[in-house]
Amino acid sequence: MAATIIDGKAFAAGVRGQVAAGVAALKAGHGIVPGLAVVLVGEDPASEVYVAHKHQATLEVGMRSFEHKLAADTPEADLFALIDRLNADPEVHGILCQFPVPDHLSERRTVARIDPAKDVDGLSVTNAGLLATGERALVSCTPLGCLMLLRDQLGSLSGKEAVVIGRSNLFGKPMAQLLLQENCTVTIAHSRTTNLPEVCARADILVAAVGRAEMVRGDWVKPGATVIDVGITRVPHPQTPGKTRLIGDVHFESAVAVAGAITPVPGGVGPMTIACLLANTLTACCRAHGLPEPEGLTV
Ligand SMILES: Nc1nc(=O)c2c([nH]1)NC[C@@H]1CN(c3ccc(C(=O)N[C@@H](CCC(=O)O)C(=O)O)cc3)C=[N+]21
Repeated sequence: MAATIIDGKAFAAGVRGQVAAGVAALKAGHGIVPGLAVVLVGEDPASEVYVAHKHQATLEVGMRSFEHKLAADTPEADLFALIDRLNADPEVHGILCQFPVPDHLSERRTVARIDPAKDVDGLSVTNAGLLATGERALVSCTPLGCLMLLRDQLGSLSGKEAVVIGRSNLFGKPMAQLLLQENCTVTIAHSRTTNLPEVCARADILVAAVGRAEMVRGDWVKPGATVIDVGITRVPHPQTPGKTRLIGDVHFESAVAVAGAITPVPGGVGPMTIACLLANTLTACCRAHGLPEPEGLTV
């Protein structure tokens, strides 16, 4: 039986609709407009595209969008001065500094400067710790999006074998924490894991965030498993010179023949990341004002 192809784009549109409804209710009931500030340091073309996407999506749900583009050689002190201003600005409920940052800056130090209550990327030590201890956190957008897709696909995740390939603070670790919270048996695999194909083959839920295009093959996938592909590698388009296309960490053609359900790239996890960024901004805004949080947008 052919696998279900999980339509992340459609699901993300639904989440954005829920966020828009929440924003409208805040405006009507309390005169509050959630605001998201995105900071971009340098001129990386891929980052420019993402940031433009985020700006557009933020406006579409009725939020304020504050874009701050800084020169590539911006000293850390200037970046921190901006973050301090955004931390203090009551119109800003979420702050995201686009990664990667130029070499002279540190992602860790930058995230640490952001008020955890406005850390809509969920990357601060405070939010990572809150998630790990099962307390109310802001959860990193991509893992949150993956969890929403998994719950939609599978209902209860309780008792399932989940394998997450990748151990980054941005994705692998928070993904594993979320799956653990859902009562999965969680394995975190990584570049030093021995017998990776064997480890993957026992997964009911296989989440691939290795950062290597098409590394996970169909014969690593347990028949009927749900496969979530977090990889986004941009490669030159095979037919059209000058254009690029995105490929995932999973070899789609071979995996789709074995899996029960699978996310495509593009159109799978990627759109959920932006939808969850908006959801987190709404959540942060509600918390800042002591108002109830919209249901279904948080864990
Ligand atoms: N502080 C920070 N937080 C991030 O969350 C963050 C970041 N920095 N730096 C870069 C990565 C990457 N990322 C993506 C967001 C949306 C898509 C997305 O919408 N992808 C579409 C396709 C887009 C296209 O075709 O280019 C899809 O997969 O269907 C992909 C990747 C967020 N990131």
